[in-house]
Amino acid sequence: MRLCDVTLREATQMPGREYTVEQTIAAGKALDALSLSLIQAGFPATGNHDATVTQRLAETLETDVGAIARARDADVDAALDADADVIEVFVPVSDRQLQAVLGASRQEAFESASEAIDRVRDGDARPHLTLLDAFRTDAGDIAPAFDRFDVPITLADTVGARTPSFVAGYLRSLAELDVSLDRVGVHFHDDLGVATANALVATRLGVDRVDVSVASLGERAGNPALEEVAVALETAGHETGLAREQLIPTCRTVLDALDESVDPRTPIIGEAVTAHESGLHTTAMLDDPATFEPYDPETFGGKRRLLFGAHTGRGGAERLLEQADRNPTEERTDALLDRLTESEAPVELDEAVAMAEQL
Ligand SMILES: CC(=O)SCCNC(=O)CCNC(=O)[C@H](O)C(C)(C)COP(=O)(O)OP(=O)(O)OC[C@H]1O[C@@H](n2cnc3c(N)ncnc32)[C@H](O)[C@@H]1OP(=O)(O)O
Ligand SMILES: O=C(O)CCC(=O)C(=O)O
Repeated sequence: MRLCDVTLREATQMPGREYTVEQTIAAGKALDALSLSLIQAGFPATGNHDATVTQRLAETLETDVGAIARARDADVDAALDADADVIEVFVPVSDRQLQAVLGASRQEAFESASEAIDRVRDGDARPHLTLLDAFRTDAGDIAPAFDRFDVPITLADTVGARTPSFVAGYLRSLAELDVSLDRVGVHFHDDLGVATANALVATRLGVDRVDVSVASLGERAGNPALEEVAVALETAGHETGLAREQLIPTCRTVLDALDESVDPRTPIIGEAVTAHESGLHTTAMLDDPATFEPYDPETFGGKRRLLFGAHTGRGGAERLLEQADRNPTEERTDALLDRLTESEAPVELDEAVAMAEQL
């Protein structure tokens, strides 16, 4: 299973974003530390920003760099000029998008895609094909693309309309039509808040590639969060090939580079999500952190924070005294609890042990 990052291109599409070339390149360089399968750098036909970013990242990064292109000569040429390793040609396939976006039939869209793919090959780049709005298109109309095109094909839920049960049923229908799911990539959007769940269900059914984005940065509600998909897969025992211990620091570096921020309670990368203060939890976690956490944050480059204050219980105070080599008598335990309650804000483990040492 391969993770393909779409942060740079998707984030650039968010309303009002005008990242500088240097900002986007800094984010791309940070992503290189993760050993992803592909970093989609941009859409070079849109102009100087994406063309320059793609070119500079393609010449610098270890990871393969991708660029997207409409099924048009000029778009493919812009991506070739930017030296992208992989060019992802995209065409709409749903009846609605064929009519409103392309004004063409599905057959005509596939003809254009075929010509664009040949042009990519002639230009010595590797072609991929993305079928826009595929999940709102009958599986029977999608399956023939897998016979026709000998390239990796990504199916997009472009408007984020689908939920996990639908995605599972859809992929099973394709498999029944003899599509080998190990050729399929998936691209979801989070409009219904289930993009990560959709990505996970697709991996369970055996797809080859999942598009992900740091902190879900992307069009509208964004894409499956890189960090959520990666941690969910890795903790379930799936190999993603990712440099796991780089995950959280890299996501934060990318956000800093793009001057983006996330709520502290954002899963995996939010500052608050690995902090614990509840007395019942911290007492048990002093013995076994896994009692109240789903994964060890350090595995992914994060840090667990046990905090002590007004919510600390007797058991926690006793353990702190033991860690401070103090006999946890009732009197000492009461005294430590008083001090913790009086402190202005919850204190870190080191500080709580230091308090216990003074008793
Ligand atoms: C689903 C996705 O997220 S795809 C990525 C979306 N990203 C963006 O739109 C990036 C920002 N966009 C832009 O800068 C501009 O819209 C551009 C440069 C991409 C295109 O600009 P323009 O060509 O001037 O106009 P516009 O945006 O209206 O594009 C419509 C044209 O694209 C064509 N088109 C749209 N999709 C495709 C496609 N997949 N393959 C071939 N042609 C396509 C339409 O048929 C239409 O052609 P026409 O002008 O000959 O009628
Ligand atoms: O990755 C691509 O080629 C574009 C697909 C996309 O962004 C979408 O369909 O939402």
